[in-house]
Amino acid sequence: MSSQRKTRAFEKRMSEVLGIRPNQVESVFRGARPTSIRVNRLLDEERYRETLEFVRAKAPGLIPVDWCEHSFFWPDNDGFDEVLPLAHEGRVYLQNAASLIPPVALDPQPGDSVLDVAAAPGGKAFHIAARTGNEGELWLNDSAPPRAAKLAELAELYGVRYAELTTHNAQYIDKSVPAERFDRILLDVQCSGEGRVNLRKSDALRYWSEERIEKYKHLQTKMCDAAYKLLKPGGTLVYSTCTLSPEEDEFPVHKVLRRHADLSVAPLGFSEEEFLPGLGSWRGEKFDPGLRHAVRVRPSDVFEGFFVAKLVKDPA
Ligand SMILES: C[S@@+](CC[C@H](N)C(=O)[O-])C[C@H]1O[C@@H](n2cnc3c(N)ncnc32)[C@H](O)[C@@H]1O
Repeated sequence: MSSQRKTRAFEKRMSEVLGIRPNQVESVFRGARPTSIRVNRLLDEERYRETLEFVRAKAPGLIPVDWCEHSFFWPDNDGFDEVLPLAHEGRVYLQNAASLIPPVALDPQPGDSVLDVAAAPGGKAFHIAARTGNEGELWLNDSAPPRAAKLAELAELYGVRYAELTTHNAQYIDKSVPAERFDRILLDVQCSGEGRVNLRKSDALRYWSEERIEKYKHLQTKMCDAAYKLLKPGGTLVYSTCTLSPEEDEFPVHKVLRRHADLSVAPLGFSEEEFLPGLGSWRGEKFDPGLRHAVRVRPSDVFEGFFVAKLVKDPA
């Protein structure tokens, strides 16, 4: 497909998904979203305080994220060069604010057994560890061995304790890990990455295609099913992507809800003006009504595009 036709197909799709006109799509996908800062709560008290004071002094534009402790929106990334070295020391984690949502939605508690199915490079797993103060059983998995090795290195840097680090394929993980093993599972899957597209770049859609979306859709559906099996009754499963196509977002969740009557979608319990409800249908396919509680994050000056669904399994 020529690059012009591809751009038109992307604009048409995104205008339908986000409910905007095709000629508005370019201004939404103009890229260069700022990073946010999460100060690492696994540091000892003194180092935590020092780090907090340092970032507040160097980056006066910080705005606390009211639904995520120890974290700040950083609209202009002022003082970035001075704060960056702290990331290399494991004192702060820098990522787009959308990535803060899944660990907060998962709400891990001290003592929980938690599985992060696609964990590398580790931003969300380290956030989970910080939220429990390392007082849980954290199992990390990522099917790419070099990425898993990097994850182990970064876990050490950020002071994260984990029980296991495995490289299972998420779609078959239920064949290797016991059923109903975890209180909480994060499934932050590989996806087509539409939420990060920057249409100002000439090659922005080089890897994007409707065929690719279709391929991911089937893989992600299998992953959801496998993760469901590992979840204890009463447990929580958070499914997230950094993409916006309903095939990769609502569809896998809809399928797993259809197959398992003891699973439902719970509201996140926090919101921002960019958070849109999950779609009720897409191109002729009707979705489970519970998907209105899922959240699609509209790309903005603060957030990259993202999708999160919080699923809870009925108690036994
Ligand atoms: C979106 S990234 C995860 C980001 C990570 N959760 C974080 O916050 O840093 C997706 C990850 O899935 C891994 N992956 C890809 N296919 C997989 C599969 N079939 N099973 C398990 N992991 C997979 C990739 O290696 C990649 O690290």
